[in-house]
Amino acid sequence: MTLGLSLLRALKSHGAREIFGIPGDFILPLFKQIEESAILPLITLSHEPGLGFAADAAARMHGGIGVVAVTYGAGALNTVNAVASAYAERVPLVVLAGCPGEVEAHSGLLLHHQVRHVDSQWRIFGEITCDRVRLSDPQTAPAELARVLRSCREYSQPVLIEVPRDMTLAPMAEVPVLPESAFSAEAVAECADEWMARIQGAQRPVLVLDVEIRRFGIEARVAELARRLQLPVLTTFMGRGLLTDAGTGEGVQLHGTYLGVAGDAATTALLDESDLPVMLGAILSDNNFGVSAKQLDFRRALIAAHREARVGHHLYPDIPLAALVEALLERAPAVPMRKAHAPAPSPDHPRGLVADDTPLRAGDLSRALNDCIAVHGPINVVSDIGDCLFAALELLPTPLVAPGYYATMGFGVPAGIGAQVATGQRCLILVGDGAFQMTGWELGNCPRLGLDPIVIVLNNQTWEMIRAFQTESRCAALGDWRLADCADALGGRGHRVHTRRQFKSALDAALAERGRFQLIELMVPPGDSTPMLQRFSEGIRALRARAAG
Ligand SMILES: Cc1ncc(Cc2csc(CCOP(=O)(O)OP(=O)(O)O)c2C)c(N)n1
Repeated sequence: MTLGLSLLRALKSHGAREIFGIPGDFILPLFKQIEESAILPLITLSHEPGLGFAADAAARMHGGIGVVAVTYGAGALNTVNAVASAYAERVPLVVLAGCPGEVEAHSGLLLHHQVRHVDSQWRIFGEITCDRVRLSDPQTAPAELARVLRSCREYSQPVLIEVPRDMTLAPMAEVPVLPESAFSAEAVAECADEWMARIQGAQRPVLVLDVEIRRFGIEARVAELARRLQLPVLTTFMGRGLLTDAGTGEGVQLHGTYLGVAGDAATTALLDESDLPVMLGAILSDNNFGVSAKQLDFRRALIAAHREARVGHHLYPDIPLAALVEALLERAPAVPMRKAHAPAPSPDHPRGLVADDTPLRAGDLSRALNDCIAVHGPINVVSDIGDCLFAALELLPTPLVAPGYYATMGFGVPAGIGAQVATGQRCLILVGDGAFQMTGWELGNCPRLGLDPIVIVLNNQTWEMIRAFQTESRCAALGDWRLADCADALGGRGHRVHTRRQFKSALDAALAERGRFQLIELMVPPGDSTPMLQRFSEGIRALRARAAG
């Protein structure tokens, strides 16, 4: 078997379902094997950042690993921001990057696409991957590949696989799937004993859930633990939508998303007033916890994430999250440990858009979509950064994919393409006009790929998030790009709407038509923003003013 075929078989056996790619001469031999073998479907897009976002969303949606295939230098370095986002947001992503062969790498010539050094690509990716390998020796490559692909799964973060173009056809053995990395069951047991003792002794414990419980496929087991411990449950900003898949959250005291000063007061108090936050899979980021009026003291919390667990100042290294959850379940009482907490308040999900001739406001977006979800049921939502993400936080329970922590623009449209490729289900993409200008043009690939997402562009003609935090900035003004007019040229259908009636009618028409993407351009006045963003920005400004004394 060739190295290329063995690599493709290994990707599939480790959970890859597809490859998003743009070729170049350094990786053309591998593209030939991808296309001829059909081991994994190849989806090409128009710009490498879009490949990364599409593969990221595909991994989040199907629970396997995402794969991008790009050429050396110009191609691979174009994915850096998307790979960094996947690293920060704990997404298992494989970057297959071409690189020079042995002879040309030592030719003494500066190679096209080369940067400072022929190894610059390798060095740059060292900062945004948890492991990497260059397949320059077919004898050692199978074991190295097995190690790197296991790292990708176990750390749920990106890895780099460099494929020298003179190696693709070299004979190479099959790549084994290694057993899970060894860890100390004794350390897990000791940690679980200490956690349970703290939980049983606490007055106001609260369970805080974040993305890693989805990345490691343990939402159902965590829900069981929440039921058995009868703890109130919060999700973080990034963890929005956890435990909302059908039936998972049954009997769980799910109190919504922690948004600090921008959130529901009772929900915020559950964490701010807790004497024991129990944080599973939590990324301690500012977006998740920076909006707290109380300086959260994480030393009084129990925190398990990124294969380690903390109890106060104790750190247990190499503790897989799934193993800790199982150990806690073994120690949790078979019946609920505590009396059921006060019923969860129904978090604020605005509904009941009156379809009249009132001019549209940003706050109408979540209202209209909740009316939709209430009638048609949950739909996969993919959101970009911007006010659209704050609208997404007000939606009724529905699957949501967004870069809530790394917070890069440009994610929405390509990620929505990746989500529909991964699931076969139409998705709803929420994006601002600024972020659409970056990667929205990937929609032009939808007719060729047979995809038909519904894209809602919140067109406030500004970088509103920038203006909300620095109102005097005039650079935030973008002008009106009339994006709906571009939709037809790209093979979709455009709707430019100014009133609630027009929005409702466009949404109904978009839902009714399959087979081509729909682009609904919501025209809202510059300076308008959702109530959630207003609360968030006011809260941040107040906290900064307080910190400045
Ligand atoms: C790749 C990248 N470059 C800049 C920025 C910084 C930023 C965060 S939010 C924002 C404005 C977004 O404008 P848009 O029109 O899309 O949405 P809205 O705010 O609702 O009007 C910027 C420039 C980020 N996060 N990522």
